[in-house]
Amino acid sequence: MATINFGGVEEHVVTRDEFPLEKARAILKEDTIAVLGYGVQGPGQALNLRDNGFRVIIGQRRDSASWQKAEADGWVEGETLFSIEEAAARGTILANLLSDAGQIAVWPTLKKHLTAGKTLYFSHGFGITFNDQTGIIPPPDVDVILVAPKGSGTSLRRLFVAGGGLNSSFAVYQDATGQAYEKAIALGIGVGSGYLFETDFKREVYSDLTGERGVLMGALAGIIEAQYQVLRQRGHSPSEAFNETVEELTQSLVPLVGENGMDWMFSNCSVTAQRGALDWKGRFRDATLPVLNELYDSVASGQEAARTIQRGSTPGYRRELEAELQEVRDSELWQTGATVRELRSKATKKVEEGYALFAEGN
Ligand SMILES: NC(=O)C1=CN([C@@H]2O[C@H](COP(=O)(O)OP(=O)(O)OC[C@H]3O[C@@H](n4cnc5c(N)ncnc54)[C@H](O)[C@@H]3O)[C@@H](O)[C@H]2O)C=CC1
Ligand SMILES: CC(=O)[C@](C)(O)C(=O)O
Ligand SMILES: [Mg+2]
Ligand SMILES: [Mg+2]
Repeated sequence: MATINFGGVEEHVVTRDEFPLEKARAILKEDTIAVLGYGVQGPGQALNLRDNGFRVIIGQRRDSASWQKAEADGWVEGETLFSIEEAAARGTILANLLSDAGQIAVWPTLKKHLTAGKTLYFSHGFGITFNDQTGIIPPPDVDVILVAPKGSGTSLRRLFVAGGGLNSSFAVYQDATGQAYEKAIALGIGVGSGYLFETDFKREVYSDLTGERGVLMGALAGIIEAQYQVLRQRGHSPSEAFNETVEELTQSLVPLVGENGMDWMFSNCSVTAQRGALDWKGRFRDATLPVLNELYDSVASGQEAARTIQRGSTPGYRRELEAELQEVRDSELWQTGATVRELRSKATKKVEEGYALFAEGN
């Protein structure tokens, strides 16, 4: 394992070079990986594992949209696609990729099939860290490990198909066989991770819940709404407010941050923009610090977990969630977004047509 210096702090990182796919396959050659749940992470991880040559089966509720999706992806009922219980019985590695609330309901069934020497795998520290609320307490004679891709299952699959990898964190909670560590890494490589960063279950779930509620999703959505509202109330048109809040962010500036850092994005903008952004960033940092600290406290106290479980276990919750998303989709802000995206794809087509004409020598 490589020790890499991150901004002055040393951390352990596993790379695909030092832990190649052949090694991962050799470690898991006797195993059947049962991917339980075929929502977002399930398909990404299961398809990558299958394409990487591992023995994979799916466990999913019948008569669900996810079951149909699994069939469409080439999993075959009775061969590689089973009920959750059947897959749990057949698998030696049980990859618990049900929703975090769903994991509670299914736990008694899973527990029955966690016989000595099997491996229980998660992609989130949630169930174990908050086990006072989830009741997920594994028997002592199984390995309990985690590989958490740091991004959507959709991106995990897309990057894999494109030949790349998404970074993941990994952790061992319980090592009953003495092989938990290398199994975790082998699975991390198998699901298509680029680099694997070592963590523990608690740090994974605390940082994950904070990140998604904060900058990655909650804060991003909130600050976008706020700026759009200000621009609209001050008389700007929807397209102008949207372009200056979202379109330029996603199409131009954030990709530059990803490529070479914040200072590089800044230095590719005007001096005027740089002056203003440097002057204002402290204000935004200070305004959001108390909210982010409140958020972290709410994660660490288990309050966020309680809400996730309480809402997630309510019958009809998916429909409520979809209604909330529909409200976002229907807002002027995101309706404007839909129109801007349509224009964008028309513009791309025009450019492509132009290239095609050019290539034909017309
Ligand atoms: N969505 C993502 O890309 C990421 C998810 N994770 C973690 O991976 C795990 C899986 O997350 P997602 O794929 O988003 O899950 P999801 O919310 O898409 O649900 C997965 C599956 O669980 C099944 N399910 C839910 N409740 C059930 C119940 N009571 N009985 C039987 N089946 C039930 C659903 O049919 C669905 O196929 C979670 O621990 C999540 O925190 C980690 C990284 C990213
Ligand atoms: C995609 C991801 O990593 C999240 C945002 O943490 C999640 O879906 O839970
Ligand atoms: Mg995450
Ligand atoms: Mg998450």
